[in-house]
Amino acid sequence: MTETPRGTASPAPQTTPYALTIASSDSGGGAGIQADLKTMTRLGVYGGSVLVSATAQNSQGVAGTHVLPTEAVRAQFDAVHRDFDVGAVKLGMLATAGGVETVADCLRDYDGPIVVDPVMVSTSGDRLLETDAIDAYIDLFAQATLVTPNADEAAELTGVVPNTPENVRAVAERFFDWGADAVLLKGGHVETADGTVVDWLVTPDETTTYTNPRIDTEATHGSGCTLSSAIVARLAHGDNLASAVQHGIAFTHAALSSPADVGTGPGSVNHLVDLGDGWTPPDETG
Ligand SMILES: Nc1ncnc2c1ncn2[C@@H]1O[C@H](COP(=O)(O)OP(=O)(O)O)[C@@H](O)[C@H]1O
Ligand SMILES: Cc1ncc(COP(=O)(O)O)c(N)n1
Repeated sequence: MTETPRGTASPAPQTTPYALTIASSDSGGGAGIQADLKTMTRLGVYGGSVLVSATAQNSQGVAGTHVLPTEAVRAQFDAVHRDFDVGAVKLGMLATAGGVETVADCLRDYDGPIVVDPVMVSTSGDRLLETDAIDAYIDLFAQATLVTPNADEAAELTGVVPNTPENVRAVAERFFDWGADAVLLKGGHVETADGTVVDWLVTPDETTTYTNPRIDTEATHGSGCTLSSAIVARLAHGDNLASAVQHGIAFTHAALSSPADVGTGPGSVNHLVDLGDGWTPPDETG
């Protein structure tokens, strides 16, 4: 069924910040579009979504992935783009080369910030991006304001595990060569001698290090989705990139510190975490 949704130019400028996630559904609710929308809501942003695929997933793993036709992805994007003033876009699990190429094409004329979370493998070890989609993904980085790989994704893309100041910049340079404006190399999977977890925001001009105590938890499902959508929420509020990343890490850290008690598997970050009155994120430490 094809439909043309109604939607004309707004009579007045939109005042509620609006962000869009283009990603896949995690039926269990810990990661994917569900984590993105919960995070955006929690951070005071009206979130829209373009669904690329639906995973049958719970706290123990991914049982299957059902990919939407590319026309369905394009129709969702067109419906949103025609009507809403989209302040920032997050890309999550795009599943296939066709999904990546369609999304890249949809965003060709979008001139707001685009944060790409290059989701490839779930915390549970299940493949979320077909291996023949890597080249299309690398082409997509040319449209990215920020790419947020974890250490495994960075290693799969560049052949190097980013874990020292020197190799972090070398890995980031590969992303700059591919056309990305900035890279956030996430350190959740990297052991450190002092028990901290370190994320690195690298731009062509500078490297900012964010160091936090490592939380002793297995319930990390959804942490990467939460971080990238929190960054996008803050960008939709008008933050600059460094401020958005600082807020995003602080919210993710809070959500990790009090995991959701749901499901029979290792568990997920908790988007319902009590942030306390007047919550403000801690200062960056690096
Ligand atoms: N055990 C932990 N303690 C504190 N922060 C963590 C922990 N695990 C992950 N993080 C944070 O969660 C975010 C996502 O990191 P990571 O787990 O590397 O990505 P992904 O979820 O994509 O695999 C980062 O900000 C990272 O520092
Ligand atoms: C639909 C979807 N998107 C993203 C992830 C990655 O999240 P995680 O690495 O925490 O499993 C996931 N498991 N499912």
